[in-house]
Amino acid sequence: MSELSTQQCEACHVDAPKVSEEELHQLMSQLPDWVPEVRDGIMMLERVYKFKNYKLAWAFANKVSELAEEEFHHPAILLEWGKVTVTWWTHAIKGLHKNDFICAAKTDQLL
Ligand SMILES: C[C@H](O)[C@H](O)[C@H]1CNC2=NC(N)=NC(=O)C2=N1
Repeated sequence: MSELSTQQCEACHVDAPKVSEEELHQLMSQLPDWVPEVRDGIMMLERVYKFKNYKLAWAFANKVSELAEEEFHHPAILLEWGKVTVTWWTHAIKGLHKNDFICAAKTDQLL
């Protein structure tokens, strides 16, 4: 299977399939710096990126926003001094879709 970061997101709809338990483990193995989190019953992918100051964190957050628009798939982004927390999940299915893993891999490429 090709690298996650080279794949394209597909249009997401309400009956798109969530990743299975087996797919989750296989995909997580390709994203060692990301962790699955469950919030309000919704499984998400999350990573905290550290930076030397606010300006560098802000610039990275902007790049993530641009990626989101390119893929038309949007994460939660928490911008703090020296830190950016990026959380991916698929709103339409209230869970994780393959798109979220592709976007997480693409997020790592922005560093
Ligand atoms: C209206 C709906 O939000 C849009 O179709 C897109 C935009 N970006 C999105 N981003 C994410 N993470 N999940 C979605 O389901 C999603 N849907």
